[in-house]
Amino acid sequence: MAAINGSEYIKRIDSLNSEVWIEGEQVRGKISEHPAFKGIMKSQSTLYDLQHKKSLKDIMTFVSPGTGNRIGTSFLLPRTKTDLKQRRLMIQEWAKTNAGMMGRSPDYMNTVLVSLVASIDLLKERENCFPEHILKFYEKAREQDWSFTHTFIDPQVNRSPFHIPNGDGEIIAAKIVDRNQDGIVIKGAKLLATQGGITDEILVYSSAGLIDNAYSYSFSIPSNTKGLRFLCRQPFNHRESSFDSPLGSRFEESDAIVVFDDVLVPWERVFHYDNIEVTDTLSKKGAYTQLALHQVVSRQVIKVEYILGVAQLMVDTINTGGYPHIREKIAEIIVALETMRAFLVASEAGAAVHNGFMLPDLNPLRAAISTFPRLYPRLTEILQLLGASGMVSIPTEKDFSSEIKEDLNLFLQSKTKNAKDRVRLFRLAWDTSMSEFGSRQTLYERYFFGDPIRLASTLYQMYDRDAYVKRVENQFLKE
Ligand SMILES: Cc1cc2nc3c(=O)[nH]c(=O)nc-3n(C[C@H](O)[C@H](O)[C@H](O)COP(=O)(O)OP(=O)(O)OC[C@H]3O[C@@H](n4cnc5c(N)ncnc54)[C@H](O)[C@@H]3O)c2cc1C
Repeated sequence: MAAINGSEYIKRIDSLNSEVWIEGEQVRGKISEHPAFKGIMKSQSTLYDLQHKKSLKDIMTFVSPGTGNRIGTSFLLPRTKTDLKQRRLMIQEWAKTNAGMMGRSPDYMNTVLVSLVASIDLLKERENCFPEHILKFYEKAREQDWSFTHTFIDPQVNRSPFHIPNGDGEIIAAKIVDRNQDGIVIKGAKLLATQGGITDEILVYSSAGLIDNAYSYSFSIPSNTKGLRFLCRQPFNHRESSFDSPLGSRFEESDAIVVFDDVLVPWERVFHYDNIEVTDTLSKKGAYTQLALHQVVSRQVIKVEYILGVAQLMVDTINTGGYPHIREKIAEIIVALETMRAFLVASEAGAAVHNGFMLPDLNPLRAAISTFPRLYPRLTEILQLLGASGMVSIPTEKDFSSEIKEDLNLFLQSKTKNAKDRVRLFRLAWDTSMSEFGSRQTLYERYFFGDPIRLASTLYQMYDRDAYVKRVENQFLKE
């Protein structure tokens, strides 16, 4: 099978009939027609359609080494710097369709799968590890163009340092409760899974730092596996109208708690289990951080470009560009953009081959993921500061075709735009920085890759600074 198109994605997910719960009800019928999911699924299908755009063929697809079919670049195993560049161009082409608002466009998770393949040496000849399952699974996913969500965090019950996920009695954090001839059986919950319920598969793995083997595993199962439930939060798409809710109506991805009710994971889908050491090694030495962050930073660059565009349009619309502090704020966005670009360029320039895979330099990427959770909230704050009351003078599409439209047309006009176009722009700024959708975007950029505090701590532990310490000692601290 070649790279799929949008309608193939929709058809496939609809036919899964996965168990998805939202606002107290189970989704019945086609999930792509449910008000909470239809916007995002349409946007996701646009991404798959781009794989078939002739002018983008050499960016969005490559020739499968297995079948000769053209398949999605998000599955490309990077062997050279040219491969890394093609991956970046593909990621950014997809991100441009949604201003980088779709954190879980399929390239993110496909990159995670690619990183597992690039890490299989860490599983070879280790107890309860099946690197051959990863390879076989990857090839199948690549040829079928499967979509994924993932989950790796235990429920937020007690985060004190020496807390064991589950005490006596109830099982809360998902654990292995049985190992039998068919596979392993999982019971409990994990959170969160962004896009949970609207992907073909869910990849599940444990985080480092475990003390009990029962919590150590990695596997992938279809979203409609028996006993698997996705419990979604309330939707943040606000309104269906793309005038009223320009981002939420299209890019609201949903986040779900994932419940495993004695879920059987067949052996061929188990990548490792009952091996705490391997869980730690994968997390610390695997290719995940490099490759996933390369995808993340590529997307974030597009997001900052979008914010710069919105901000400049706001300034032009109400003609505030002459004020020094407004120029300073726009300059702050430009600095953010150039900083993120520089991290990305540096990561590719410093890329090197590890176990046969071309991996971007980790240091600039780690610096980027420590920077963006602080940058992004400031960028959305700048939009609020540029817009002031304009951020709440945002009547709806319905208002503009009602009896009050003459008032709106007169009082909401601006230097460069008629009232409706000006409100269209300010609603975009509001949905980026203030709406439920916009606030969740800020939380997402703060946390989706892990707690920024602990990410900074990892940077502290991993960054080699011996040479600088020695230089200071030798140059200034000796007689
Ligand atoms: C919008 C959104 C989407 C997400 N999507 C996904 C997804 O698709 N898949 C997935 O697996 N995960 C997802 N996540 C979860 C994400 O990985 C976690 O939010 C992140 O790892 C932080 O974990 P936590 O939320 O459990 O926070 P906690 O670990 O509970 O932290 C809460 C607070 O306590 C502090 N804290 C807790 N423990 C420590 C410690 N040991 N040392 C210092 N401080 C500590 C933190 O700094 C923080 O201030 C998503 C999160 C968000 C917000």
